Amino acid sequence: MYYEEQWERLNEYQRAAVLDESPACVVNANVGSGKTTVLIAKILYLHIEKKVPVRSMTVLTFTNKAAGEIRERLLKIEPGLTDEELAGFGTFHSVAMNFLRSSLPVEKAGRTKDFMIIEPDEEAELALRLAKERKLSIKYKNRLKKRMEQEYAAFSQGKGISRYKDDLFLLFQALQEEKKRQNKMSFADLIEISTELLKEENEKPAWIIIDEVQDSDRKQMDFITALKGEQTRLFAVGDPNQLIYSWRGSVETMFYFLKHQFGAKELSLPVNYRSSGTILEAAEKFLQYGNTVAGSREAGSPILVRNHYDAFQEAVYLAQKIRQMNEKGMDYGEIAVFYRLQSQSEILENVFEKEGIPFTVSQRKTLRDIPALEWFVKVLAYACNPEDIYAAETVLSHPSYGEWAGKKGWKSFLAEPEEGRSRIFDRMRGFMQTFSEVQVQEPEQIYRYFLLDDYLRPNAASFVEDRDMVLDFCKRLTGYSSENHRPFFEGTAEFLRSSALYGIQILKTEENPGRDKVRLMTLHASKGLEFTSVFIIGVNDGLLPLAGRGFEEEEERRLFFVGMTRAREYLELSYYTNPGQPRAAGGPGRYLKMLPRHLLDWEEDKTPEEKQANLQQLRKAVSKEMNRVQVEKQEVKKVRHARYGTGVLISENEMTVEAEFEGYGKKEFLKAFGEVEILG
Ligand SMILES: Nc1ncnc2c1ncn2[C@@H]1O[C@H](COP(=O)(O)OP(=O)(O)OP(=O)(O)O)[C@@H](O)[C@H]1O
Repeated sequence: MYYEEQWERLNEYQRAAVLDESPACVVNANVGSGKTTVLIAKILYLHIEKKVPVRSMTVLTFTNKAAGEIRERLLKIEPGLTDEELAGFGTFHSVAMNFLRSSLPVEKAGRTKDFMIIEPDEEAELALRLAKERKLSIKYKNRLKKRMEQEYAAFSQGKGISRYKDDLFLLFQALQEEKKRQNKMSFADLIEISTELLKEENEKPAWIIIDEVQDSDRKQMDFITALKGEQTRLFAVGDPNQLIYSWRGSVETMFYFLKHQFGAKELSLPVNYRSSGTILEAAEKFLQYGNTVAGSREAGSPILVRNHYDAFQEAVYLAQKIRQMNEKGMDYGEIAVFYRLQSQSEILENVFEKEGIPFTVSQRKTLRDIPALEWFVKVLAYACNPEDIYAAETVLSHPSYGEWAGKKGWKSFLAEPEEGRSRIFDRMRGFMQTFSEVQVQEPEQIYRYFLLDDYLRPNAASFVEDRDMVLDFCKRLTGYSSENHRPFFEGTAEFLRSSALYGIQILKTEENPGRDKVRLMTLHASKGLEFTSVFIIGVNDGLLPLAGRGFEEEEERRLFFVGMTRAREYLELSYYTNPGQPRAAGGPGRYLKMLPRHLLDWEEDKTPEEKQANLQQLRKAVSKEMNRVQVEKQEVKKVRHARYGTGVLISENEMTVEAEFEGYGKKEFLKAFGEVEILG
């Protein structure tokens, strides 16, 4: 048994946490001290030893991946466990959704059990349409999504008027009615509605177990409060030093809250088992709670700090170095490169590909990045839910794929649809009847059913790519339905619901991560992982830590801490002379200067002449490469802004978009405000 095998290995603190049965307990754990190890051992201990049924445990994790791992371990021991028994295992959102779909009386919230999820962008779009239709006066429409996020709390607490004294609160009301009418819930609704309904529920779980509790927010704590019965035991683990999502609204005082609200006992996991003594000693400089992390390992090798002229030179160096490491016996999968911004991966990808270094990029591409797929998902959304009239509008009026693109008439058509006027509309209408009883084996059947060869612009240059994307998506749908033994109609509706929640992983590289491939990822994505060797690149002021509106120094430091502590044996940090990023300064960043010198092997420019000679050649290669990338970018990407009109995308990263508009010049926008739309 897993926990029995592990038991011998656990230290006294870990054992105490596994065995603890106090009504509420919060484990304040150091990085790499075995949180995941303890959590899994505890769940198995409770189930096997204490005979706690799986269905009466609610296990809340921060990512679906973590929940997946726990489920997998349980299924190994008990392959017969059903999805229903495991409904309480997952992220807050997915568990709330499972409860709403299975046991909670959603009718009280004006929905039926087969409600759909509305994503934040889609919700903001719907709000804009409603504001227009109902002639509501809304200020700062171009950042409506942000305003809705900021002011919703005041509205739901019953405040009378919005911050800018406009009709925003009327819009909230209209939006709620419309979501009810369309049988949809937003992510926030999932938590809020289930919290309300859980208060009335008599059946309470025996245990609530929460992972990464430092990243939970207040609403999630309300959910826990509603879920917990008098007899329910609560067990939470977290590390305040790894709080990296406070911009999503995590409350720094989560530990205090748990102790105060539930009288939680506090335990600790002090010993780090992951990293070498040197890495831990360096990481300690970035601790914000406590002063030290006790280690269990030897000092190991020093941390290498390396200067590179720029990102291109570094990519060439990394390809060579990583190849050498591999030749000496290290699997590529044991090596990771972390960066602050997604855009930094591009040059690495280019060079690694040329140099034949196998790699995988952890990147979330959303449907919005692939217009053909985004449109097709709307086709399916309306086919599965005829109340979703806005999906039908998009299908018909989409500028690239809609048969009414740029023409009038679709509104009156939708008000009184006539059969025979729109072939795709008829197919969407007939979808339920055609597929409600049958399973579909061939993805092409779905492709043909919706006549997609006609609709995906067969003469466009992107046709083959669009067709392959859509066919691939159809394949996932047919696969999903048959794996879950559902008729195709039901399976598709369910797939759309869950993919709204989990995001559709579009990149094929995601399917097989890490199997002997170097992992390239942002520091945010590195959380919870560990590697033998880690490279953190671009430790330049302005890049790491990132400068700009909305970035908190403390959070940046915690992020750097998370990155460093992923490494077991080897850590290398780099900075650029020429970072080539807006607002980033050349030369070593202040985070490097905070590290104790005796732990570092600092490689300054030791061979200037030789380097200068190399640099000439490299310079040429760099500018050629950069120009190519720049040209490609400009060719493919345009942006739209409500005031400045259509412009050209100059650069884009996780947080900001820079674009140039005729007559207005260069402008920079924070993505969070949703002011600019990037067109395909
Ligand atoms: N008692 C132990 N003895 C030896 N190794 C251990 C022990 N407990 C945990 N480990 C190992 O230490 C590493 C870190 O453990 P784990 O991933 O569970 O930590 P964590 O606290 O979840 O990490 P993080 O803070 O990064 O999320 C893993 O490689 C794990 O196998």
